[in-house]
Amino acid sequence: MTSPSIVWFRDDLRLADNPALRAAVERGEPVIAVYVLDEESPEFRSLGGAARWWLHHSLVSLRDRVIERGGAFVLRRGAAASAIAELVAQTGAGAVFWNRRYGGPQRDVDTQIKTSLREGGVEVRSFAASLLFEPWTVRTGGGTHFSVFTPFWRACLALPAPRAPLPEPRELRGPTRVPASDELDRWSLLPSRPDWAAGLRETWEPGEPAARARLRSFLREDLRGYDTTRDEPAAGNTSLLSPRLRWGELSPFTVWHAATEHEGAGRFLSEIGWREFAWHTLFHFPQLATRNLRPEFDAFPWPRLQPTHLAAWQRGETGIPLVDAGMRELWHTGFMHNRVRMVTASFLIKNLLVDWRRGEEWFWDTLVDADDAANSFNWQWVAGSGADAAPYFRVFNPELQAKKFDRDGHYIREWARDAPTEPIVDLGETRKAALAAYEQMRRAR
Ligand SMILES: Cc1cc2nc3c(=O)[nH]c(=O)nc-3n(C[C@H](O)[C@H](O)[C@H](O)COP(=O)(O)OP(=O)(O)OC[C@H]3O[C@@H](n4cnc5c(N)ncnc54)[C@H](O)[C@@H]3O)c2cc1C
Repeated sequence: MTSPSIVWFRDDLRLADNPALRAAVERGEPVIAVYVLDEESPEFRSLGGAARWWLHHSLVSLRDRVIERGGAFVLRRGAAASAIAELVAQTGAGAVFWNRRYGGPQRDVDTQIKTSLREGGVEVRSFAASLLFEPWTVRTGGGTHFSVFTPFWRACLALPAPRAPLPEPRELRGPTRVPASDELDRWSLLPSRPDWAAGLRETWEPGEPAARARLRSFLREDLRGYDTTRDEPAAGNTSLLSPRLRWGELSPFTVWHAATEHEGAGRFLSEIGWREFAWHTLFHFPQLATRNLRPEFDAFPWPRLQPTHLAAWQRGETGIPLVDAGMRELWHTGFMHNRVRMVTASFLIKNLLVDWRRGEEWFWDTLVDADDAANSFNWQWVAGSGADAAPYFRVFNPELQAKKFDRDGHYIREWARDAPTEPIVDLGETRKAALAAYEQMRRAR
């Protein structure tokens, strides 16, 4: 009798540097890989449209690679606690391995599953694979967590260096009887009526092999100019690794070790540090997507939502060229350059006076890299309510930002050539209104 090992894949859709997979292989029993589409566990947020598109293709790639190596790949849908328990019962599995997640509801589910499987005599082990530093290991001198990035990153860098990445297993041995699996196509992760994903298909190739190729080409060709031009959307020399890290097609350990072999990677690695900081912040404040990290912002006097303003922003029809270019890039490709994310977010929050949560929801639905930590963390950063946030009175002026970071107008011409030219609001007047609202909030304290 065999007692297979189940590897539960979640946000780690890769074979290389996958400690859970490695543990399963080392256990020596047949390996069953499973992915559970869980939209039912309490407080789990449904994936946005662009994320579902990415997930579909990344799962196809992972499934093919697992099967090629001789393993079994199973898809299940439903609350993870019952889906995993059912798979264990059906296969007689003796062990379940996974890489850790750091969101509040996900941790609750994982703890519950770990406890109940162990009570049933099943071996369960979880591993660090998605963050370079475990959130509970990075502490201030006073034993609390950091709320400012620079000392946070300094403290991380003073810890033992991130471990070396693990190699990809060459062979996987599956069970003789492969358990039943859902059909991926029946999950309807891809849009059909209408099929709005043409731009995503043109732009991206999800999956681990393409992720590794992009890491190599970024380090070889783009890293050199990264420090000086990373803020220029037309330069096209940032890594574009965010969806790869979001879906775990690459591990941060792989990125870290590959980058540190190159001179001048410090600035790039500190961006990986911001990713860590966002996740650590979420770990310590699980309501990051819905509640102001700084509670004084609960008194912010948001005016009644003007749906026409929100719609103009979403469609890239604000009449402000850099904002419209960014929103159109997002709609077409599922991605937007970081500088432009900051400008479009600031415009929504401070010039249109729309609550940051409405913008976060739109990005959640349209970004291929939307994740539980980075999206809400950065929206709160722009809003002034988050960790180490930009001061509220720093209202980006999209026209000056365009002059500075899109000097020749390449980016705006590429994305906003036929956008409206009449601004829907006056930048100066709305800036004054935002600062007045902020003063009102401060007086309310
Ligand atoms: C309003 C807003 C929303 C955002 N939403 C997301 C999101 O949902 N998912 C996401 O991954 N990033 C988000 N970001 C951060 C950032 O814009 C993207 O990570 C970056 O644009 C991805 O491009 P890149 O991979 O070429 O970045 P690079 O400049 O090459 O950076 C390397 C990696 O560092 C990480 N990183 C860089 N900047 C940040 C940052 N500010 N916060 C956290 N991680 C960072 C990413 O993993 C990125 O891939 C958001 C930023 C803003 C202002």
